[in-house]
Amino acid sequence: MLKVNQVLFAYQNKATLQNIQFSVKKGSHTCIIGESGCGKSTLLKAVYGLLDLEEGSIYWNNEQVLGPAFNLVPGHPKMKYLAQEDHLMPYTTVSENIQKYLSRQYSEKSKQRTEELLEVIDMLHFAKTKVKNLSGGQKQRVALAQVLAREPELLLLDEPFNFIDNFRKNKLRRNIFNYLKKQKITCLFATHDSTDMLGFADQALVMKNGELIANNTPEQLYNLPPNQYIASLFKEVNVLKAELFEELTKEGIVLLYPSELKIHEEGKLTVKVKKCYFNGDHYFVETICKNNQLLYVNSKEELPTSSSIKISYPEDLLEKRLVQN
Ligand SMILES: Nc1ncnc2c1ncn2[C@@H]1O[C@H](COP(=O)(O)OP(=O)(O)OP(=O)(O)O)[C@@H](O)[C@H]1O
Repeated sequence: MLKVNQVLFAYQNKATLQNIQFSVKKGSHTCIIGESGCGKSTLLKAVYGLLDLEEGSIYWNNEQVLGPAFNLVPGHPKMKYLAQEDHLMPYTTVSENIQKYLSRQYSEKSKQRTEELLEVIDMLHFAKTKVKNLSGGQKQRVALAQVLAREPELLLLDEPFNFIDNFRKNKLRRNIFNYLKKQKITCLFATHDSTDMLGFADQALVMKNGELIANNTPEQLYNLPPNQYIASLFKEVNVLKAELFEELTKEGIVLLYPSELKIHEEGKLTVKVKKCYFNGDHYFVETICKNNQLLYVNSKEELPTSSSIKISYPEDLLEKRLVQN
C-alpha cells in the first residue's frame, strides 16, 4: 500500500503541495486530475522520491520513501516513474529499447516478453525501427513498454497518453490498464483527460492550487460533483442559478451536464438559441435563458440562431446537484 501523510513541498518558498494525504491500495489504479499547474507532476515526483519534503512522509509497503538528500540514487527501486519527457536510446531499435530492461539470462523468454509488450503498445510492426525515426506519440508508446518491462510494484505515469492520437488512444489505454491489472501492478497516474479517469481509475484524486480537494471514485465525482471545478473536469457543465428552477427554494448553483437536459415542447425553461456546434452524433447548442445565463444542451438537429426552444430537466436531480457558489 502507498501512504502519503500530510505532505508539504515548496519550490523556492512557493508551496506547491499542501498537506496532501491519501493512500492507494495494492493493485489499484488511481488518477491525479486537475488544471494545469495544480501540482500533479510534483506529487508524482514526491512519491517516487525525487524531492525533499518540507513536512510529512511517504511510505511504500511500510518502507519510507526518502528524497535525494538521503539517497545517493534518487527514485525508489520498487517503483518506476515515466515522466512527460522520454529517455529512449535514439540510435537503437524499438525492440532493443525494450529488451534492455529484460533479463538477458533466458533469451527466448526475453524475446517472448518483448513481443508481448510490443503487442500491448500495438507496435509489433515497428520492432526493428530505430527510435529516432518514430513520431512523438510512437516514442511515448515505447517509453510505456520500457517501464512495463521493468515490472515495477508501483508504476507512476505522468500524462501517459498526451502525445497519442485519439485513433490509437482508446485501444492503447485499454491494453495498458488491462495489462497492469493482469500483472497486479499498482498505478498512480496524472492526467488531464476525463476518459482516463472515468474508464480506468478505481480512485480519483482531484488537485487544485497544490491542494487535494477530493478523493473519491470517478463515478461518485461524476454523479455528485461537489463543485463546479470538479464537474468541469468531466465535460462542459451548465452552471445555473437555483432561482431558475421553481422546485428549489434554497440559493446556490445547480450543476447539470448538457446531456441531462432535453429539448421538449413541454419543458419548463424557455431559452433562445445562440449558436450550434456540430459534434458528430449531435449538435452542441449554446443558448441564453432568463437572466442572460448561458445554458448548453444537445440536439439531434441543427437549430436556427435566435429561435426559441423549451428545455426540460431532471427534477429529481436538482437538490443533489445544488452546490454553493
Ligand atoms: N522545477 C521547478 N521549479 C520551480 N517551480 C516549479 C518547478 N516545477 C514546477 N514548478 C511549479 O509548480 C507548480 C506545479 O507544477 P506541476 O508541474 O506539478 O503541475 P501539473 O499539475 O503537473 O501541471 P501540467 O498539467 O501543466 O503538467 C507550477 O506552478 C509550476 O510552475
